[in-house]
Amino acid sequence: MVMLIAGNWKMNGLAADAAEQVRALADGIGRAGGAELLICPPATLIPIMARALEEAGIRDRVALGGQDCHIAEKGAHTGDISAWMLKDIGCSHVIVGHSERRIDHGEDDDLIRAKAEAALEAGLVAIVCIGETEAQRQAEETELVLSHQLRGSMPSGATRENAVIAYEPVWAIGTGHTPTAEDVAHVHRHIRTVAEDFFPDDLRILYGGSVKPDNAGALLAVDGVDGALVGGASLKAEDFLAIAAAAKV
Ligand SMILES: O=C[C@H](O)COP(=O)(O)O
Repeated sequence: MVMLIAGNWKMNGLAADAAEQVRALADGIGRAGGAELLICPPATLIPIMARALEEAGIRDRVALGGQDCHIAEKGAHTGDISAWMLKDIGCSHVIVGHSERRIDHGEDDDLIRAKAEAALEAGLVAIVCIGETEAQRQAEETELVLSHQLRGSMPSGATRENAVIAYEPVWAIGTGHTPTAEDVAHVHRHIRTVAEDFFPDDLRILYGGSVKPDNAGALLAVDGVDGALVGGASLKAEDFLAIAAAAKV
């Protein structure tokens, strides 16, 4: 199974940064091995990145994705972007339900599911994020929370081709803390068991939360981990490629 290494730039990057990162990606792309690469930059940079990747001759090597989408195709929704618009500018994927959206924008499972279903309808792969908070972990509610989020936010009709689950413990995001390999294996097994209950396909499950070049090998080697969703370390092409180099093939 080819691993997916996805970079989420979050609200970072100007046009000059995009150009610089694409140059660095093109220079080092050979180091990425066989991993499937995806970058989800801010929406403002997607067309710029698409053009730069094309010019650098690596557009077929690096897929582009959005970080969120609206549930509707179009309409009076100031400030929003639809899955169809992302598709139109060259995206193949979109992240939905990231904990920063759940927290900053009060997004709940129903809304995330609707967004994921809009993504599928538009022909995008939906990367659906789930993860427990520190308080939930301390209360030993991780499995319960993840089961609930999975059942509530996964799109109906999810298949291996159109949907990916990203497990991101909220307490591990941007903190430098990661779960142990044993914990990651345990949680991914739990997620897979729950997902198998309602989806016929064996869905890809990414791990996200403080993935860096120095821990990527250990995290990606964990049984049941099919790739990574990388935040901070994806902002530097060298680090992103080093993480991809650690992926199992
Ligand atoms: O979407 C990415 C995650 O939130 C992980 O972010 P991080 O790698 O900066 O911890």
